[in-house]
Amino acid sequence: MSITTERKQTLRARLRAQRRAIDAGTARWAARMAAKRVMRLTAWRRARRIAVYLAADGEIDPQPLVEAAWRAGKQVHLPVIQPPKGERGRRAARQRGHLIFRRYDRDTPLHPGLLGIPEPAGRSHPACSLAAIDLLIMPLVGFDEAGHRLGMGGGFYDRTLGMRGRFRRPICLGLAHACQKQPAIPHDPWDQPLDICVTNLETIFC
Ligand SMILES: Nc1nc2c(c(=O)[nH]1)N(C=O)[C@@H](CNc1ccc(C(=O)N[C@@H](CCC(=O)O)C(=O)O)cc1)CN2
Ligand SMILES: Nc1ncnc2c1ncn2[C@@H]1O[C@H](COP(=O)(O)OP(=O)(O)OP(=O)(O)O)[C@@H](O)[C@H]1O
Repeated sequence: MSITTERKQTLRARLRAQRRAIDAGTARWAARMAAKRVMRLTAWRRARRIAVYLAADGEIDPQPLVEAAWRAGKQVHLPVIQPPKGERGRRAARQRGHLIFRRYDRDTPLHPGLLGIPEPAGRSHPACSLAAIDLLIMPLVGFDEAGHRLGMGGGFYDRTLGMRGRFRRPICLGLAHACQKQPAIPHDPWDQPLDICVTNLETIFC
């Protein structure tokens, strides 16, 4: 295992524990403050199709943004883990899977995805690729001002952004609790940078 991978793992464990320790009231307040900041951005106002996530493991909850997007008539999507072609199972998905996106409306049925996070059950809307997304609101474990992002370790967002070919890149916005900001995040060549990071306390253009 590389030294960067080891440093990422140590930092990931510490930040995940810190994130989970935030009490429910504080977390709800933080989610509202961060949502307000996002809604002031030009990138938000211009976006017709956004992707969010369903908060897990102490992640800051994008739900206030989802409600605002629905009210504003924006199309909301959620990531769905795709295992590599012709393979099934969590191991293959974890090592080489990527993300596609499915519409998330008020009445979309959800079911647990390959790694336990709920995903739209499909069929109601066709899945779309990253190319259809204007604003990608990304979960994260840690970030720094340079836009380096530490995720849960699946590499899903990195792989998905890395394989987009000639398609335009969506605006990548990391959503986080203020305590997830670090002086410097260890990074690898495949890490995809954030364009903007928004916390309950600040908006950072990377
Ligand atoms: N809310 C949310 N949704 C998301 C992501 C995310 O980081 N947050 N992802 C970003 O890529 C993808 C899922 N990535 C994941 C990566 C690792 C684990 C994970 O380690 N889960 C368990 C172990 C589960 C298992 O291996 O069966 C754990 O918490 O230890 C879960 C999801 C797509 N959806
Ligand atoms: N573009 C890519 N090509 C090949 N492998 C990749 C690519 N992107 C990520 N990976 C693999 O994914 C694994 C996890 O990467 P990393 O620890 O940076 O994930 P992460 O950014 O924390 O996770 P996520 O993006 O899911 O939130 C690495 O072991 C790496 O080999």
